[in-house]
Parts: sequence; C-alpha cells; structure tokens
Amino acid sequence: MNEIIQIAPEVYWLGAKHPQLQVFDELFPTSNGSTYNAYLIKGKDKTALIDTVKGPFTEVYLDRVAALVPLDKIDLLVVNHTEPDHSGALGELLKRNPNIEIYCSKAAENFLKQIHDVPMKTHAVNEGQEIDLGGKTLRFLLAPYLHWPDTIFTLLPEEKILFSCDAFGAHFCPEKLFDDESPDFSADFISYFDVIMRPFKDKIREALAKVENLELRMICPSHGPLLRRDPKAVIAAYKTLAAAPPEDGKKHALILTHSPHGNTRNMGAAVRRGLESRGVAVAEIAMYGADAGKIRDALECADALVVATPTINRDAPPPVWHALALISTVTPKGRIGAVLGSYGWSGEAVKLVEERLVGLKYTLAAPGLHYRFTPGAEDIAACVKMGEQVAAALLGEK
Ligand SMILES: Cc1cc2nc3c(=O)[nH]c(=O)nc-3n(C[C@H](O)[C@H](O)[C@H](O)COP(=O)(O)O)c2cc1C
Repeated sequence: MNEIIQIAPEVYWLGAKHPQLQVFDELFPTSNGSTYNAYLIKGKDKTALIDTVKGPFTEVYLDRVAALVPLDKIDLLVVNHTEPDHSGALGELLKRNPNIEIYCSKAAENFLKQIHDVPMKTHAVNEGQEIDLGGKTLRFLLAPYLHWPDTIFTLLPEEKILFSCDAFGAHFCPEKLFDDESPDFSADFISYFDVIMRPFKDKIREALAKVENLELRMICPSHGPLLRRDPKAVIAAYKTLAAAPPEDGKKHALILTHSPHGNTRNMGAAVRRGLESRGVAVAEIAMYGADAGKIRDALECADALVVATPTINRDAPPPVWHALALISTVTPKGRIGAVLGSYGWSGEAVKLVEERLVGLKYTLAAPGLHYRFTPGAEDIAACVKMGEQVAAALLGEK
C-alpha cells in the first residue's frame, strides 16, 4: 500500500496513504481518505527530502527513506509547511540524523521550534533562492498563507516539477498515484480549496502569479494525486476559484438580518435606504435557515457588512453567530461594518456583535444602534443615517 514510487529520474514519492481517514483535523470530512505526500530527490552531491508525513506514519516513512538512501546520508530536508501532517516525522528523523539541515521560510523556522522539541539546524530561505544538489536544483518560492504563514513552494527546474505543498491538493486517496490513473476527484479538489484555501484568495492570486508562466511537467501537492495530466489546467482552475469578485464600478453592502418579530428587519430596511440613497448596491440575507454557501459568496462581494440582530436570551441568537463564523472561512472583499437591532429589556446583542466584528478586523463606520421593541420614526431616521454613514465610509468620505 505505502510503496516507494519513482516519479522522475532520481525523484521519488515516499508518502503515506490514509484511505480510512474520515475527517481531517477534526474539521473537514474526507470521505475519500487522503495522502501525506513526501518526496526524496537524489542529486550527484546531496540528497534532499521534501516534507515528511503525519506522526503515526513515521516508522514506515523512515523505513522507506532508508530503503533508498541510508538515513545518515540524507543532507537536507525542505519543510514546505510545518503543519504536523507534513512535519510529523521530523523529530524522529532528526534524532536518527541530527546533521540534516532544514530549509524553510522564516515563519516556519519559528513554528518548527514550537512544534518539535528537538535540536535542529534551520535555514530561512529567500524568494528564488536555490540549492544545487548536483545536477538537480531546488528553487524556493515563498507562498505565505497557502494556507499557513509558513508555506513555500519548491521547484525542481530540471524536471519541471513544482512541489506545491497544500496548494492544488485534494483529500483523496488514489489507488495509484497520478491524476491520469485516478477516477475523477475534481469534487475533492474543489472542496479542498473551499475549506483550506478560500480564506486566502488574495494570497493565492499572488502565489499563482509566480507559477503560472512556469513550464511545468508535474505539480506535486502534499495531499492527493500527483498532477501530471495538465498542470496548466490545474493552475487555471485555481485562478478561477481564487478570482477576485467582479467589479461593476459600485460599492456593495451586505445586510444580514435576523428578526423573529420584524422590528430588526425594519431597521435593516432603513439602513438599506440610506445606503441606496448614496448609490451603494445592497444585498440582504435573512440569516435563519440561510444557505452557508450563499452567505459566504455574498461576504466575498461585500465592501461593507451590516448585521441586524435582536437580543435573544441576553445574546445575539445562534443564526447570527453561525453567519459570523463564516467570515473567517472566506476572503471578505471589505471590512467596514455596522451593527443594529431591536431589543426588549437588556439589549446585549449589538455590543457583542460589534466586538466580534472588531475582533475580525472590521472598522465600524457608525456607532451601533439599538431600540426597545418597535423603533419609532426618529429611530428609523437614525437607521437611515447609519446607512448613509456606512456609504460615506465606503466612498472614502471620512
Ligand atoms: C425568546 C426570546 C428571548 C428574548 N430575550 C431577550 C433578552 O434577553 N434581552 C432583551 O433585551 N430582549 C429579549 N427579547 C426581546 C426581543 O429582543 C424583542 O422582542 C425584539 O423586539 C425582537 O426583535 P425582532 O422584532 O427583530 O424580532 C427576547 C425575545 C424572545 C422572543
């Protein structure tokens, strides 16, 4: 099952297959399992490893490295990303060979020392830095936030192979190793993007600019099949998935409402009038029962977010928190916010949601508004004014 597979001259896959994996990181269901891809590259002068595997697979991984090259003859390890599913065997590897030199990003240097309690010799690499293994070159491309701050890509120009770490990956455990030998796993490729990469679309666009003009024969991600059928199409797919929202020359606001008795909805409608009076395009979604995908898409198109929430049991109600939990799963277009709502007697919700938005790096464009039960005409006028204030912030007027 966990075989060594030569993927190019003196380049080997020796990762681990994990077909039984049901959920990744206790977060994301993986109905088709996954793999932890790791590689070995033999140059004439030096031997390098690229990433390792998840901790439970350490022994099988080290056995397979040793089957190719004795562990004491391994010169260096490239850590494209420090997350334990890729660095899990690093501690044991360094115990067996403490002379291995680690090449990684500056962020990874710090993370590694906090993840692994083992002495290590690390080198922080710069953009474009190369290591000559003897007829095989490793070139490093920084790819921060794909999907951790520590991520780098490693290019092997002689073989036109990009070791892209989690980018272009999929939680899919293939029978064989390559995409052209596997059944269609495009749904897993897209859902991997959706749960892992989507919060960082802007960073993905920056990283894609570094690789889209490379002549590649193969993309080797750290999960799922190796991609040799059409590497350009893989990059193009990411370009589409990570595209910025279309521009129509307008500013866009999203109003998320929850309103069992209708008062908060009326307040939100007044904010809408204020926004629209200043030419802002407004989308409105009632949070109760709303499709999470619809909210996520809308957040990515919104320059501003208005949350309209009543106080229920001394808090904002669950649909509001569920909607707000989606913010960190996408790349919101803008982070201007405002909060308002109706309450009966204690009125905690507006302040709590404002704190949440500030915690998510939103700038509040207007002081929160909350009114007891049914808002009066003056209250509604203040809500209209809130809409105008949000519009002014969007238009850069303050
Ligand atoms: C189940 C329930 C619990 C509530 N708990 C609170 C509360 O803890 N504090 C408060 O100020 N108002 C509370 N209220 C009152 C609502 O905030 C108030 O009715 C408000 O006008 C509802 O806004 P809406 O018309 O937008 O639904 C509660 C209402 C309901 C239905």
